[in-house]
Amino acid sequence: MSDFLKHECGIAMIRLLKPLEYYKEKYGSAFYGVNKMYLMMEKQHNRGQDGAGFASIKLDTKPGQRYISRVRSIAQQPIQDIFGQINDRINNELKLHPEYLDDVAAQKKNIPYIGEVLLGHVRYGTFGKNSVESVHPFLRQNNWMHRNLIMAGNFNMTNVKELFDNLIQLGQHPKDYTDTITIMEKIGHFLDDAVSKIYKDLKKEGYNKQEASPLIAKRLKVGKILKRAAKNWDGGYAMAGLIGHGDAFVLRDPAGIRPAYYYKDDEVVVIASERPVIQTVFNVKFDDVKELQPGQAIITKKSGEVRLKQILPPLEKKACSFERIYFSRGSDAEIYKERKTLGKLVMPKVLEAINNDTKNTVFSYIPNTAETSFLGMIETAEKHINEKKTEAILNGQRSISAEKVTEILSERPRIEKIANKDVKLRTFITEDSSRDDLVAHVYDITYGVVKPNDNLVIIDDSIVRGTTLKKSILKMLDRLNPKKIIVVSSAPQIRYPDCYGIDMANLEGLIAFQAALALLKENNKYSIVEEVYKKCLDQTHLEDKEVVNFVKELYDPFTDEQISDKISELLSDESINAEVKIIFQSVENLHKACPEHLGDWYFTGNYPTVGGNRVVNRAFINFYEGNKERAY
Ligand SMILES: NC(=O)CC[C@H](N)C(=O)O
Repeated sequence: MSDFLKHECGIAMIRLLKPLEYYKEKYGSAFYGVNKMYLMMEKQHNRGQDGAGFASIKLDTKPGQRYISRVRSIAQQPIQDIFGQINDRINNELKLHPEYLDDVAAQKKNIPYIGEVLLGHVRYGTFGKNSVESVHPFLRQNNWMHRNLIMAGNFNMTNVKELFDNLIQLGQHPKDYTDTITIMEKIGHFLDDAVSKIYKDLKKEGYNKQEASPLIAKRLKVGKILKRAAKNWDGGYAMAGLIGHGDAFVLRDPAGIRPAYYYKDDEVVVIASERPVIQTVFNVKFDDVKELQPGQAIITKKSGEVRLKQILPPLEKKACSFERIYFSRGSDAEIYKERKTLGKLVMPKVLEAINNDTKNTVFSYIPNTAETSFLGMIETAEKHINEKKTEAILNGQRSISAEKVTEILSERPRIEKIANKDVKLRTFITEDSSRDDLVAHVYDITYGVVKPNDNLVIIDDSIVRGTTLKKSILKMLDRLNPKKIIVVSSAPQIRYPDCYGIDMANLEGLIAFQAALALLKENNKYSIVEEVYKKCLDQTHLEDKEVVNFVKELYDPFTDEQISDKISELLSDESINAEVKIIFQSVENLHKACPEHLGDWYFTGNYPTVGGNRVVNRAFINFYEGNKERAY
């Protein structure tokens, strides 16, 4: 990905089902859970580098003993920072008290972080600030064990404001306006309610307060609480939570927008945002790791009983295809295959653009996420070249010489590593920075492999704003003097804002949107812009479910090809000598490559929840009025 995008968060949850002694015995350490959590977070670092956090709960502690620990960080390397702190603390305690070394009970009693229920989170902020207070897990504390709530999530709601106002209507006074607190307090409200109700029942049954406590934990119906709390959430989410006494849950949104996977055996229950994380960290097979279904929650009671519960009626499944194209790690068996297929499917258009002249074409890619689709592209190139070879040999019939055959067979696709990423520079340039000359140096180039009359084909996973392409990559590639530069996007054109976790919240930043505007102007159709604005304004008072995405009308008059060509034009200025062509994947091919992840609203404008149409409506109004505010 050459555009800098902030996107997902990663969640990781572990519940140890056996007593800690068991892990000490079998794996040599009662810190088994902490160690596994470190690995799970490290293997999901791609999902969030703004901050990281960890929380754990010890089961069955005595009153007066600490049973919740948490640590959060926004340091440069936040995961290392928190586990550095955790390790220092553990090692210090063990140094001071060597007698704890083989005494698991003493370790549990005296050393923080060690526990049976663990929650980890890596964050890319999509809401609010980047301060340490915004880093998950969030804590809602109470003197009653069952009213303590710890939450972390990979989520973005389109209606946070409404949910926040609901809390106020309930008489609450949230301490901050953040989406995570809003969600947590919403669950917290129904948790409190459930606890009081159960206590009332128990009192009627003759139990005193102290006797009631463990029974509340037993009777608490987490599924019911989630059902009441999540009723009005509109967004994409995988929300993870722990309740003080030890119940734990993860709830996935009803359209399955955000991912969640789980694994269970008799030692552990594990949940994570990505499948291969669980596979490698627990050394289990692909099929052993299951996907949490849309609207479903996985609930682990303190007793260790695990249940899957349908919390919300599922909507049509629209799992985010960007997870497959770009966010998630490509080491997942399915994702790897899908990325390769994306490369294969876009290749016919590339061959057409180079007039099948593979001899004079260099193929390359933007590191690192486009590497796999590049491999797919090359497989198709090889197939094409082999067909040419067969034809050439057959055409020569019997008269063809051995030298000629060797010459024919020697043609291979010319693969080179042209662009090299300077990772340190990339992390230094944050957000929508306009420091152009820094951006220009994020990639280094390889000289000496492209001949002046070559075509240069370079694949990227997607093009959002196109800033890095324009400011850096195209200029740099042009220095190699190719005849033609073809930039291939393994994803379709990004035409609409996202509101479920990717920071593409305004329309005017999208290069496809700019292309449509330019085409409307050129074709004297700019009046459509005004008409769409009026239609959008007319919808502002409607309920979400009645809102229509009229922004589609801006793209309607043009073919995909016209938009692509206009994007090529917008991204290449006069200083570029080579002819520039940008080729995008078609939406149809994307679905062919990723049949289980049909979420495509950023490409098609078909939003999976009703809130999405409200967001795009607002985004357009904001654009038209020159308002820089977020659309939700
Ligand atoms: N990327 C995410 O899932 C972000 C979670 C949450 N919206 C936050 O900003 O902290």
